[in-house]
Amino acid sequence: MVLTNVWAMHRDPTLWEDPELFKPERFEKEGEAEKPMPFGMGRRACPGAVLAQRLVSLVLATLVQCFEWERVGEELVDMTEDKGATLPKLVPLRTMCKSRPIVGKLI
Ligand code: HEM
Repeated sequence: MVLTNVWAMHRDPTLWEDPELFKPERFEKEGEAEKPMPFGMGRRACPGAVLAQRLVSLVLATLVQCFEWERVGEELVDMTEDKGATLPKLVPLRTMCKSRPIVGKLI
């Protein structure tokens, strides 16, 4: 069995500028969006990748469209990672959300 260290590849400073920083705009550059491998590669790559990408976009867009989000305190969200295969946050995210008026028209 061959295991690749995708965690390290996604943080390789020879491949990424400021690899530790959250910079989603990096993927606006041509070719950058093809570099990450969240679903593996080859014959055993995730068969649910297309469904997952559609769902993640849909769920995230729905949460932004339907709710107003605020931090509980003044401090910025702590993005430090805990250990584990699914990259959990070390400090759980606590937020307040309020449904937007549009939600009343949908339900
Ligand atoms: C954001 C969501 C998801 C992520 C990040 C993800 C990621 C992965 C990764 C990294 C693998 C291992 C690939 C490898 O061995 O190289 C995998 C395998 C697999 N995934 Fe996903 N996956 C996601 C969602 C889904 C969904 C929605 C389904 C099904 C509807 C699914 C079904 C599977 C199956 C069946 C395998 C095993 C494939 C095999 O071993 O041949 N995954 N996934």
